[in-house]
Amino acid sequence: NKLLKLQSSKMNKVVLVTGANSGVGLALCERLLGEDPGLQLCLACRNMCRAQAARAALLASHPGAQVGLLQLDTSSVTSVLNAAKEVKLRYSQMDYLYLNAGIMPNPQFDVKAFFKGVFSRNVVNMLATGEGILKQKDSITADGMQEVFATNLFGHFLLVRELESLLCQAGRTSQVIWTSSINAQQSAFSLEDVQHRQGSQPYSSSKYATDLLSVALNTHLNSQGLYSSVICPGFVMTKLTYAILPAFPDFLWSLVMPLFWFIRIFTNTFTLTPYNGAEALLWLFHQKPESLDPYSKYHSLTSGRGANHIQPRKMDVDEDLSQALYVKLLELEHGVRKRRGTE
Ligand SMILES: NC(=O)C1=CN([C@@H]2O[C@H](COP(=O)(O)OP(=O)(O)OC[C@H]3O[C@@H](n4cnc5c(N)ncnc54)[C@H](OP(=O)(O)O)[C@@H]3O)[C@@H](O)[C@H]2O)C=CC1
Ligand SMILES: CC(C)CCC[C@@H](C)[C@H]1CC[C@H]2C3=C(CC[C@]12C)[C@@]1(C)CCC(=O)C[C@@H]1CC3
Repeated sequence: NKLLKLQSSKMNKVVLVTGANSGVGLALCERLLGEDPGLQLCLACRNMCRAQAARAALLASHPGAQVGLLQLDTSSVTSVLNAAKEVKLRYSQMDYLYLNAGIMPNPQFDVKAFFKGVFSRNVVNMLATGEGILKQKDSITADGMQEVFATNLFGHFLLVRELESLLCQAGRTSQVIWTSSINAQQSAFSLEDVQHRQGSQPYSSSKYATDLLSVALNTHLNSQGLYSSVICPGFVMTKLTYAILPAFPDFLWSLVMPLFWFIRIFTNTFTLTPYNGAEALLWLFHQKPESLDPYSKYHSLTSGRGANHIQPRKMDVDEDLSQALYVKLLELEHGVRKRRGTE
């Protein structure tokens, strides 16, 4: 292990990506290796078969690349703690931590609200954000948490806390990059119910909490070299979005695609492919973290002609609320550790 650590400290950047085996996460890995074949990439995935398949695909296009696998289920406290322990054994630094894993379970598409929206002035906003047309049915994890909150937010928060010693090192900077969403909604989030036990929009709530948490991490850890940013990949066709209309057979999706390309002329947020969706994640890889605005969300956008670009948009986030959420998450972490007898 000492030798491994010595090797990792000898420069090549260390990049860990959660949810790296499919969709936007996998596309990011492909693009990262395309730009810097020397980096040490760690695919953190819950399913090792899918992780191995992703690794094989990456190695097929980038033979000789250093691609490691890590078992990580962000919805499980035990899994996060074990994974963090393993990371600390393998690496002596962490340059980029991409917190990308996410779920939108049992999505319910409100067809009536959708058609009402289509014939209203709000049509472009509705298509860009999915606001008002989606609900989800959440469940409870083995740790007794709401699954969406645990997967999208808390597991990642715990990972950052566990990896602070690698992320915050004297004389270096590191970047924590969250895949948030344009679907993050303040109206879905409540400080009294951070896990969203009561409502029917756990996804929007978890993504809004992500935006808040990123701001708080900057407040607390910039002085130690850790910089946090959030991105939105746009509307991308992935496992997550195909599940919204599962009754749609494949051929129907192909018929709808020209409609989506048409809509893209009016809202550049229809990035549609994981490659396009990963644009903002890749752009952040090249930025000096000190130059980034902690209150901006970096959006991947694709023009009607198919050209990619990124756009920073100010987030609707209040510093006090972000601090209050941070305190709640620390309390929750404290409770979790106490129950496990590790504090
Ligand atoms: N697609 C879109 O339009 C948008 C997506 N996003 C966000 O982008 C991110 C990536 O999603 P996307 O690529 O679209 O969808 P995918 O379903 O293709 O990718 C999600 C990834 O997260 C992994 N994952 C899910 N649950 C867990 C868990 N408990 N532990 C570890 N990994 C887990 C999945 O693993 P597995 O294969 O095992 O399920 C998969 O690798 C998500 O955070 C999503 O919220 C944001 C805005 C729009
Ligand atoms: C003709 C119909 C088949 C068109 C249906 C379109 C909707 C399914 C989509 C329009 C905007 C999409 C969208 C998302 C999901 C799918 C849509 C509602 C997200 C909410 C997915 C997850 C995100 O994080 C943001 C996306 C915004 C846009």
